[in-house]
Amino acid sequence: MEGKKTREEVEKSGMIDTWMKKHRLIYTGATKHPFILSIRDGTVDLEAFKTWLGQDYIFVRAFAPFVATVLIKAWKESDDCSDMEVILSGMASLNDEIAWFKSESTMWGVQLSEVVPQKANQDYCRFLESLMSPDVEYTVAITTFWAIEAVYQASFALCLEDGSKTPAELRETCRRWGNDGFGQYCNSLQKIANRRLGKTPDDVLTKAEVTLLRVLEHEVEFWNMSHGAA
Ligand SMILES: Cc1ncc(CO)c(N)n1
Repeated sequence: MEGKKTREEVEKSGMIDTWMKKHRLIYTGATKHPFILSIRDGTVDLEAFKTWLGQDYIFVRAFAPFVATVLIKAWKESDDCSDMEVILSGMASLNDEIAWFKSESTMWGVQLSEVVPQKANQDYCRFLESLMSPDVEYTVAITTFWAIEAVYQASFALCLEDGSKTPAELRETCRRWGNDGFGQYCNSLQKIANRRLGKTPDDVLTKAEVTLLRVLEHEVEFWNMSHGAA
């Protein structure tokens, strides 16, 4: 029998869940990357962690303007005014995050002003920039935003699970994205994305799915900078 769900069936369960099942392998590749697993089992190379720290600071500086464009799209296009509040809370946590990167890097002896973005980071930032265009639909942008946050939430939450051997000096980093509050915030983003995807034309739906896959690929490449393929 045909295993494909009708559009109507998918809308009930939520498009994101459907896509997560369909793209399970690449999602797992992004959320259970060897770098994350090395944090979780305590074998992480601290030089690799410092590389990630410096590179992620550069990424977050590009991510904030992307989120600003999502906020603008929500203001213009959303059918629900609470969307804006969720996005704005995300921007506020990015503000904290940037301050955290600065103090954390001082602690680790990483000079942020001297960090040179690696190719995977440049590619990811360029991809984000392409999504800042007003031509990109709100539905595509909010789905992208959710995916970017959700990968970090799932990855770092894994390092906090019972039985994980995450080194003490990395637990705060893991809590930053792996804490329950951040999990709830990701759920709020997922709910918005599902609501929008449930009533979007097929061509936009396809664009959102393709963009989601690109995010997952970029996340894998991003982790690879610190661990694995050079
Ligand atoms: C590469 C990357 N993806 C996602 C997040 C989540 O904020 C981040 N800080 N960095």
